Amino acid sequence: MKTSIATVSISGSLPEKLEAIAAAGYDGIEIFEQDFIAHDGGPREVGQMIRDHGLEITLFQPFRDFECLPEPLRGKAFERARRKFDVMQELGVDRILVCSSVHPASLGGIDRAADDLAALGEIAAPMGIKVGYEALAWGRHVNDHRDAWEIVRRADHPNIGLILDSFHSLGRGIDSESIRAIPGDRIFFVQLADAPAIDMDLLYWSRHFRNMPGEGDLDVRGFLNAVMATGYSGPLSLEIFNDQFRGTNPRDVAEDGYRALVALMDDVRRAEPEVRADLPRLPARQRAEGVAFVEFATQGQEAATLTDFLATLGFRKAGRHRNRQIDLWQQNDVRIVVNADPGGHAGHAWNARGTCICDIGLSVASARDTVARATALGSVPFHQPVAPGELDIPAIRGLGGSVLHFIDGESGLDRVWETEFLPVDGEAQGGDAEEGGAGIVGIDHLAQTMSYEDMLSWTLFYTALFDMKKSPMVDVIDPDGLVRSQVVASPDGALRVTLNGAETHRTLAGRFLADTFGASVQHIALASRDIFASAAALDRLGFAALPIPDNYYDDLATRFEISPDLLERLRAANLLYDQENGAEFFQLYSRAFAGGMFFEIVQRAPGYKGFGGPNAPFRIAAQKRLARPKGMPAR
Ligand SMILES: O=C(O)c1ccc(O)c(O)c1
Ligand SMILES: [Mg+2]
Repeated sequence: MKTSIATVSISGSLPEKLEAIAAAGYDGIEIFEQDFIAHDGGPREVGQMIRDHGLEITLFQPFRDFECLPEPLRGKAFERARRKFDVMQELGVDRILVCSSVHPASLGGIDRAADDLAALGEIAAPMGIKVGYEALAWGRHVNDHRDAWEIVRRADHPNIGLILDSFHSLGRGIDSESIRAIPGDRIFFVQLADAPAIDMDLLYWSRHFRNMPGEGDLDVRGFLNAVMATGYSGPLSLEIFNDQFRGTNPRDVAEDGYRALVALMDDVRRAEPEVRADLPRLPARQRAEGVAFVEFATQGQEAATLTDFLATLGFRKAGRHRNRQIDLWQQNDVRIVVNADPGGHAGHAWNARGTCICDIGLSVASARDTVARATALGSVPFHQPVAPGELDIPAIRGLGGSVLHFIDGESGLDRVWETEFLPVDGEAQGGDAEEGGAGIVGIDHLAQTMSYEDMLSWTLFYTALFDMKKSPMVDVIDPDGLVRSQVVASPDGALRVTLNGAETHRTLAGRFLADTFGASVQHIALASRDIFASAAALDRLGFAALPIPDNYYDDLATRFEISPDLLERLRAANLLYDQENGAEFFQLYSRAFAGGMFFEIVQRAPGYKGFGGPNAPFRIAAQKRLARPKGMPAR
């Protein structure tokens, strides 16, 4: 099936839009009339420019306020249509969208609308033009695709068909199953859009808040399942009116849309295996099995300070890379790669941003399938030269210059540590508190910071590639502004990522973004099975916990049934505490290092699903009191 996007969905001049749409991989565009009118060049030239980008014009739109008008308005509407048809012929597009009328003079009446459309079909037919009728959710008389279909059915003209737009149907809560009764060849075009669940006026919601399928809360998948069941085989086109998208980089928005569209088509192929549609075949969403490693880019003195810091967390140097200046720091199965190699990706990352997390390794069932799916969704594979004896670990570029590597057991990639790293003599490798570690047994979650504008992109990135679900967005109160936070997690919790979107530079997250020049992991939450034992071990190791004020503990006693003994132990160790239905969660924070990164150590009871959100304002305030954005915490 052809992929398409309406020019209204992205920002820029028409040539900029075409460039971005073509680069993202779409087959065609819906040309929004305004984009054509605003361009300085005639219809023939515009048509040629579009085709020169390798794009087809799938639709010309919108044609408004056509049906059910009394004379003389009716005659004028037909005259307008004739002119548009002429323009369409010059552009080289054979399909036009007529949206249901909002004209105050519109008389309504299903048969009147059908007669008008049939008469329009007579004008369109000799020109080879097909007219599709769309019910706007706020149409004056027609605002439901079932009524639009009845009009098209009664018009009974081969050049008149139906246009479905997921926003108008789902936004009104119309059951998608009603689509299954419509003959596929009577559907002339299908537009797809999602939207966040916000209770507001339909027109305003549609014109400002639509987003890419999967980015919002509408059941676009259920809608498209029903469409595909009809036998429809025309283009699938994104029509996204969104204020934010109109103001950001057109390439990024076009790429997100392509990712969303391909993932959606894949979902439909899997959900409706009986439907023999021409849908792309790609490996299924991958099960993320956990974080295999986190890699820091660092150099010189910063590297030494970082590794000193890791030592206070109970990590030990466990290996040194055969060929490069890369060390492996380990505690039980938690691996932190400290990459001080001046060349390659890490070197570039360090040059651009200073000490930062430049790479994340994820454990997956099949690394090859993960890269194949990511590539089909528009991601770019990542390669670095591989020296003899090194493994070529499959990788992709994530968003914002990040890199993700994928490790699986299937192809022996999980042997990378023994293969590429030499053990470090004389260093203990134990991770238990008794053995000199701090009882860190895993990575509970990664917290990525980005600008608020990029949050939808990241959520989509994770949920389209992996079997991961997003949870509702929550507000985190920073003393100097708001940070929005959303979790994406695999169903079994093997991989959890919190995405924090900063709106100003004054928040802790915003300052990190500004200081490190872009989105990346700002903190790593390490898992302990016994946080009190870990806290004691960390203390012995010289770890400096983030001090939490007494007021916090006094308040805690009023919020939870908590024994005085436990309260005192929390206070003594600077632990934060939360509960969900009796399931407990403990948190211990490090101080910030290297431009605002930090570690968190948590103990999570199995029933606890959250991330200590209620504690975030106190943690942030404490961090800000100590803020030393450059350099390491005092020991
Ligand atoms: O908001 C509008 O006017 C509008 C126009 C054309 C469409 O296809 C649509 O879905 C909405
Ligand atoms: Mg539409």
